[in-house]
Parts: sequence; C-alpha cells; structure tokens
Amino acid sequence: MKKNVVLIGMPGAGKSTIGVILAKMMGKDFIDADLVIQKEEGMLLKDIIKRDGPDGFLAVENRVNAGLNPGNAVIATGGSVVYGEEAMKHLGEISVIVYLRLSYKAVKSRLHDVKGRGVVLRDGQTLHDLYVEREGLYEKYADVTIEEDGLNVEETLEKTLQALEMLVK
Ligand SMILES: Nc1ncnc2c1ncn2[C@@H]1O[C@H](COP(=O)(O)OP(=O)(O)O)[C@@H](O)[C@H]1O
Ligand SMILES: O=C(O)C1=C[C@@H](OP(=O)(O)O)[C@@H](O)[C@H](O)C1
Ligand SMILES: [Mg+2]
Repeated sequence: MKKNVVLIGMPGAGKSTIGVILAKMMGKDFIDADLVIQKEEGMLLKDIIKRDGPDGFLAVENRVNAGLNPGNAVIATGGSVVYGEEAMKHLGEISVIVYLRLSYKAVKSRLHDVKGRGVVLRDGQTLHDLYVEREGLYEKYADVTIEEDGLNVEETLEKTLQALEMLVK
C-alpha cells in the first residue's frame, strides 16, 4: 500500500491548510511543493511567474514536483501542477492523489486577489475559464475526490481521513 498522499485542486481549495494538519494526524511529514519551488529558485512564486512567464513557471513546477521523493508524507501541490505530465505521472506512482473539490462559486468567494496570489492566469483568461480548463485534469488524476462545499476545515479533514483509511498505510 502507498504511504504518500498528494493533494490537488484549485487555489484556495485548502491543500496547504488541510495538508499540514492531515500530516500531523496521520503521523507523516508535510511538504508544500510551492515552498520547495521557492527555495530551489531562491524567489517568490509570483516573481518566478514574472521572470519566466506562465509556461516557464509551469516548467519549473513540473520539474520540482517530478523530483519529490518522500518516503512517508502529505504533499500539498500548487493548483497548476496538473499541467505537468511528468510531475503527475511521478506523483501518481508514489502516492494516493486526493482532489479537494470546490464548486466555482466557492473558489471565487475564497480567492480575493488572484494575481497577488500568483495564480497562473494567461492574458484575458478569467478565473472561470481556468476552473473549466482544470476541472477535467483534476478529475483525471484523482484517486479520491473530496467534495468540500459547505464543509469547514475540521469536517474536510474528517472526510479526507475516512476516505484514505483503506488506501494509505
Ligand atoms: N473546508 C475548508 N478546507 C480548507 N480550507 C478552508 C475550508 N474552509 C475555509 N478554508 C479556508 O480557505 C483557505 C484555503 O487556502 P490554502 O490552504 O492556501 O489553499 P490552497 O493551498 O489549496 O491554495 C484558507 O484561508 C482556509 O482557512
Ligand atoms: O493554481 C495556480 O495557478 C497556482 C497556485 C499556487 O498554489 P496554491 O494552489 O497552493 O494556491 C501556486 O502554485 C502558484 O502560484 C500557481
Ligand atoms: Mg497552497
């Protein structure tokens, strides 16, 4: 049985918030892939996006995530990791992938400053366009989907723990 858990989903879905508590509750290490990227590149995500453009950032994110090799961890990815084929293939091999799913309405109400947060949005692309574009990718890679609408952090954690009980060591 696999030991790692990877969280995917839209920005604001709670991958980082849920991930660290989940790791604590499951006795695992916690890795926030965004922080690994920032450390390796020596700058903030939004500055990498400014420097390299959306495609350049996605290439960095793909490379960093494809190189993660924890033994027993919860990994919170960035929302755009699903564009990285090598990263997703690798993460799928070493972990159970959990999609924290929120409706578009809920995502929008959680994200007040999309640009400041460093979300990979192309010129002219709206948050709704992004949601529609990514929905199918999150579904494609998910081993487990957690419907999060209407749940608070504790309820989401409980639901995720239950779903993982039979799937993760
Ligand atoms: N059920 C929930 N699960 C996770 N986060 C929630 C929930 N309800 C509200 N939040 C809030 O949503 C935000 C999620 O942000 P964050 O963890 O940074 O998401 P991500 O890493 O997926 O971009 C936090 O401010 C968190 O307090
Ligand atoms: O969805 C996105 O385009 C992004 C989400 C961010 O992570 P969170 O999903 O943790 O907010 C971060 O990886 C980067 O700024 C791009
Ligand atoms: Mg995060």
